[in-house]
Amino acid sequence: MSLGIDLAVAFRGAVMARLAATVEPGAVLSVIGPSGAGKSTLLLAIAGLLERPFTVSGTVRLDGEDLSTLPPERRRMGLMFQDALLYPHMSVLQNVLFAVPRRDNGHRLGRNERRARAEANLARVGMADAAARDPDTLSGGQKSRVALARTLASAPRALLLDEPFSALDPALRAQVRGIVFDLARQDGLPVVMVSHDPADAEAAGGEIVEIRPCQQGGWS
Ligand SMILES: Nc1ncnc2c1ncn2[C@@H]1O[C@H](COP(=O)(O)OP(=O)(O)OP(=O)(O)O)[C@@H](O)[C@H]1O
Repeated sequence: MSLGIDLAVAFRGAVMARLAATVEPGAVLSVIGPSGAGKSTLLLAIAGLLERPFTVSGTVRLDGEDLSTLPPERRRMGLMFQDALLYPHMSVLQNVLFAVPRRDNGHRLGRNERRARAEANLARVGMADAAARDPDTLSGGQKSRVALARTLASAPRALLLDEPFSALDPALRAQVRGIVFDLARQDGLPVVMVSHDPADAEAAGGEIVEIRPCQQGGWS
């Protein structure tokens, strides 16, 4: 799937951020820029999650199909944030299983099939042995890997990453980042990554776009 983005986001009618880029399957578009420039807002716009007082114009295309009128759940974008946002009352496996869709290409997935998908994705991130653990007992890097397994298990068509590695120390950051990029490549998923760390963009090896505020003095 290639992801074509040509978007402008307005805040109370005034355009605050724009992004135009094409991301090929497995490639990473790095989005950088000053704090408050609108990077996170643009990611939410791609996912279809921006609400009033923001308005979004333009298109988001996956292999040419325009998603811009679809609700978020039908766009099927895999989002990852700095916080792994795991449910504390569920085991690691249950967290991943929760994300596995109930249907695939019109065919209903049974309980065992869904569980197998969750386990396979935990194995891909090297966390199969932690299936029964409580998320609160995991390290930061392990939580990030489970969050990645959960995102991949949701059968996304692209990945949108908002500072997903910034809570990790540099060595761990490089490790988790490597896993994310490798698996995105394996699955042919285009990736849009917002990051403050030049090392992230360098490791991504793809196009780098700098977002600049369209107005001076903030938006509120
Ligand atoms: N719900 C909201 N209502 C009003 N203003 C908002 C809202 N959400 C974000 N903003 C404003 O929109 C602008 C862009 O915010 P955004 O979080 O997209 O920036 P960013 O580039 O991701 O910044 P950072 O690098 O600090 O995370 C900021 O000025 C912010 O204050």
